[in-house]
Amino acid sequence: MDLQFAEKKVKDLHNLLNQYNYEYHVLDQPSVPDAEYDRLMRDLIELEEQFPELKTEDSPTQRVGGEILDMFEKVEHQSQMLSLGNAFNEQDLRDFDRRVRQGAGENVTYVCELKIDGLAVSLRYEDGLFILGATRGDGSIGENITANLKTIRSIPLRLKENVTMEVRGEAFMPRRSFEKLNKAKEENGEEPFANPRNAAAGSLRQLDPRLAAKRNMDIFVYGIANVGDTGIVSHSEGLNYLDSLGFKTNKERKRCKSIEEVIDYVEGWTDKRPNLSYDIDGIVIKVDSMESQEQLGTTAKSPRWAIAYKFPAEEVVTTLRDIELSV
Ligand SMILES: CC(C)(C)c1nc(N2CCN(c3ncccn3)CC2)c2cc(C(N)=O)c(N)nc2n1
Repeated sequence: MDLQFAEKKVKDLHNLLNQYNYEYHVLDQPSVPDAEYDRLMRDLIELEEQFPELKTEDSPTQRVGGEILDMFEKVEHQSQMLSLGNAFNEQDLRDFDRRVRQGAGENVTYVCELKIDGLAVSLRYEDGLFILGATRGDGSIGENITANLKTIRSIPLRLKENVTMEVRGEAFMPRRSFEKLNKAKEENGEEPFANPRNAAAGSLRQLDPRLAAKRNMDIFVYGIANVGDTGIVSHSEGLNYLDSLGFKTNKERKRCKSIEEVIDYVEGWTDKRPNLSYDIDGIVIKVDSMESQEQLGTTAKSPRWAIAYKFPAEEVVTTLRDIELSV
């Protein structure tokens, strides 16, 4: 096979493997059996061995790669990753709504999102290529965990448009992966993780990407850091745009025309949490209009146009026996 034909074959395989990966891990609707995906991957690996000059950084074969690091480099976020103020009850939500309407006018629409209990990360893309992934850190400086984030199959290595942008999301470990991981740890006499959030944090901090790859993590992206450059006028439009680029966003989000609707949404999810395949620790409520967000602005730490409603911590029922064992 000559180089020119091989180049076309490699390009076709990239497109097919990216599409099948997207269908499986983002849409959860695979259109081909795993065996077909594996066969195409083997073809691409062979071609890259035969023609090393055709192996590119964004190749589907490069998800689990890179050397074992001895530490993580520090990364400065292009724009600060803000914190979120908390609401603990209905009155807190009504107070938030009153402040929003005082600052941005009566006619406000909110977007409610499940608050995924993982860890916040930042993903930087240049000309459509995933080039840098970092932990939130202290909001300004995080750690470069690009190699580990590349192992999360729902993170596109190349976007459907060649845009340059930074997106924010919550990386998490699905409950099933968490239970499987802890079972293996206990069988090896190792200390299990306390919860999926700690398991995700521990997995993303692996210095060997091959170990991170085995942890079956996932991500929901929830915002565009430099949204001002995109001409997008609302948060919900921004999330739909992220969907169109190939990102995985959480589909349970809902636009609410009043705080009453927000309260109904919050109450609805309080009981439905166990039905989810991942942990959530609350609901994030955001003003939808970007113009209103700008009018409201931010404090030094967090936006005035968003708040996190936190579910009451699960009361742990401690039996007498547990107390006896703990003394
Ligand atoms: C962009 C804003 C600030 C509005 C924002 N900030 C978030 N977070 C900030 C605080 N974060 C944080 N993390 C650690 C320590 C302090 N703050 C963790 C992310 C969001 C987290 C989620 C989620 N988890 O599902 C979400 N759907 N939307 C978010 N939106």
